[in-house]
Amino acid sequence: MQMPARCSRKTGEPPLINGWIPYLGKALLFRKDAFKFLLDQQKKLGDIFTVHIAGRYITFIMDPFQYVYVIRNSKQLEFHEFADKMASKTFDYPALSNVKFPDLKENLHRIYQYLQGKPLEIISDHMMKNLQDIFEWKCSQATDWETEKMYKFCCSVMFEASFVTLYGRVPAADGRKVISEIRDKFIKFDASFPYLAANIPIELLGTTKKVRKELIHHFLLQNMTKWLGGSKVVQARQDIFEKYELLGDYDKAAHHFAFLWASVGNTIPATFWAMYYLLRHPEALAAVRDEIDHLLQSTGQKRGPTYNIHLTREQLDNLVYLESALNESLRMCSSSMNIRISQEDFVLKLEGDQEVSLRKGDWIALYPQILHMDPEVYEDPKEYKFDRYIENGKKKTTFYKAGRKLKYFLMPFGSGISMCPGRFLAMNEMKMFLFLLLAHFDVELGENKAVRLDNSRMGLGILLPDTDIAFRYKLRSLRN
Ligand code: HEM
Repeated sequence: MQMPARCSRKTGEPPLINGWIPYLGKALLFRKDAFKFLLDQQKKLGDIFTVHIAGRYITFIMDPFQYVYVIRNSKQLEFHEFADKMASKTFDYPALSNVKFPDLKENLHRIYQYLQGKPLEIISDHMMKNLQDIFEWKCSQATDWETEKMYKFCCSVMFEASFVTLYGRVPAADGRKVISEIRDKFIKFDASFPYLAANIPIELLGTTKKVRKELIHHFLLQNMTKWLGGSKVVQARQDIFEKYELLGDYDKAAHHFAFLWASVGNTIPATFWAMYYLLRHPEALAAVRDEIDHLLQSTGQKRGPTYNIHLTREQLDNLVYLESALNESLRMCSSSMNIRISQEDFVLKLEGDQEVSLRKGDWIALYPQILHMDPEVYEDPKEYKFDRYIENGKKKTTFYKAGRKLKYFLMPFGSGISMCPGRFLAMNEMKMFLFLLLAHFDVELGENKAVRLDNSRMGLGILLPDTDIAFRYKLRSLRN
């Protein structure tokens, strides 16, 4: 729903920033560098303001102490309607209308239980096994120094391992090739993702429409039934779709494709950044490798391509240096905007008797990247400090701003009702990837160039690197 232009403010409404171009408002400036744009507005107008962006009125809440009032108000501030609309258009399935598909949304949400608790342990074990298979193959190739591009490497390993874990192994003789073809199409589609999210018609995006159709076709039931050993979560989604007669075969396949995107679209770049920052910081690399070697030794496990490494949930959880290094890279590369939509005209009560008047259809946005880069919360926020999330050898979970303890200090996975259901699996997957990489290989950068964040998907999740970078790896001697 697009809002008519607003000529006047009502009492209690925050300051409004209107662009001089009708309809577009401040869209161009926001798209160019949302982070800088928001900081500039905050300096001028304070912690709450409304921006007219491409026909929408978005009220930004910049003060992290106010986040909780937005996050816990899931009754008047809705999320799913917006997300479903965007996802159905991007991934080409029919909107999740409750009239046409009663309870489909709720049913799909219920099965996120397969990404938590005991089922999480099972799926994480499968992921570890699949990662090891790929690393074993990499090991056989890397008896001497082997050079590869880092993003390409992370993408190929994480895509294949995630695909096999979630959807199963493609049993044909050329099974790996089939997965790498899907991956290559996925990369092409993903490059257009920010444009699709910005509502640019897919017809204007070159071959994207064709690539998306081909990708979706891979997930037709007749193909998926051939894949072996997939996950419970995907099987449960399949079972649910079968109950809806009005969902066509293509629609179901499109849903599976959307889930694939959710499961790797952020994980791949996040894995890249975690690896990149570790290799850029030898002291971080040494500390994390020490922790890994120590865990292997203390559990009597050998490293080397032919040994199976098993990590329990507790062991993964207790890798505090690895986790801190991972969190630190997530802090630096994540940029997801948390959006809610006002369901009615109402006054949102905030801390300290503050209130904001909102109109039905207004968007409310939290932009945690500002918090992640706030020098009052994180000293030298542009610097990578691998042990930022460690205190006295344990996980550090208390962060302060202006002397007050923050409830929210790291939000790469969103918040409240829109929080990522795959967050525990994602953390495990990235830890396991780094664990195996450092257990098996000596690794170093192969080029001396700075890789920066590509800002074109600001607000949409993990930012991609602006360029790829070479790195070298070689099988570690079993003695050191
Ligand atoms: C580093 C990795 C990941 C990051 C940073 C991430 C981040 C996010 C964020 C921020 C959202 C909310 C989007 C919004 O507010 O519009 C989200 C949603 C979602 N994520 Fe993740 N995610 C990651 C990995 C995963 C994995 C591994 C899975 C599944 C295996 C997954 C499944 C999903 C799904 C299904 C949703 C949509 C939830 C819904 O229906 O409301 N994610 N993710």
